[in-house]
Amino acid sequence: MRIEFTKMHGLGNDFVVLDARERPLPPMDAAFAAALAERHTGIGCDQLIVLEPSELADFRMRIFNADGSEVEACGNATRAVGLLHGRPARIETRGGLLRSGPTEAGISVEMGKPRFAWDAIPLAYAMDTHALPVAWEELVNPVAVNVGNPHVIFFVEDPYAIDMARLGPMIETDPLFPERINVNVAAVAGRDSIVLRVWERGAGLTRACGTGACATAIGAMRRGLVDRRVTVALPGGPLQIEWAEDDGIVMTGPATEAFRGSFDPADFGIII
Ligand SMILES: N[C@H](CCC[C@H](N)C(=O)O)C(=O)O
Repeated sequence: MRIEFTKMHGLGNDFVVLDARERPLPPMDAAFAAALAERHTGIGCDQLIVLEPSELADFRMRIFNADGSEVEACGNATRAVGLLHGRPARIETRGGLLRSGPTEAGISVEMGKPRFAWDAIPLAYAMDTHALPVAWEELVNPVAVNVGNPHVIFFVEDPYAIDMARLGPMIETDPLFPERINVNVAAVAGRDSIVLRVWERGAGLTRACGTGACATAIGAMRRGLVDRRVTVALPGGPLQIEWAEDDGIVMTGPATEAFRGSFDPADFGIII
């Protein structure tokens, strides 16, 4: 049996997309996802995305990180599946109901409302999420926000001077974060401009992180550092983030279909 896939990316954050909306796929589990994410297979991805029928929306999007963990949200993939759908879409995710639609500036996604309560991040104990009284070496007093998935944001002089390969996993897996955390280091470059790098929970350093851009923009807005509409410059390129008057977050940016193919699950040691 061969399974068809579409390889896509959002500013270099890449995905293998399996479409099970018309026909069922073998049961998706962490092992399947982690096997497919391996780069040496010639496919490889930061996240595996599975589209399934939904009772609540046009379709359901399941998100598996490269380590196999299934998570609530993925901003760049939401734009990618919006591109694949080819028209405005309501998308059911573990993090809530999202809307995506093509615009002249790329694919726009309504990412829902941010949550700031310590137990909504979640943190292991009560803290002021506006400025956590914690530090990991030179990374101090971050903001924490949940934008469907959990993020911690450190504002620094130069994000590219931070040793993310060492500090990223240390913070991602700290017991303060019972569901682990996505780690963002950002510099404010103007009232409408942020520079950002992200160590992603379950995927490591990626070229771009849509939910990281949303979380960082909201964190900076909460601190009064930027206006309610900003451009976030990630290593793979820019995203536009707006915190709308109704408290919803709107992210706009590109999505790209790279190629289509098929694979035999047995080639990945997946016995069906
Ligand atoms: N690593 C994230 C999921 C993917 C987020 C990122 N790829 C995006 O575009 O938002 C998490 O475990 O919550």
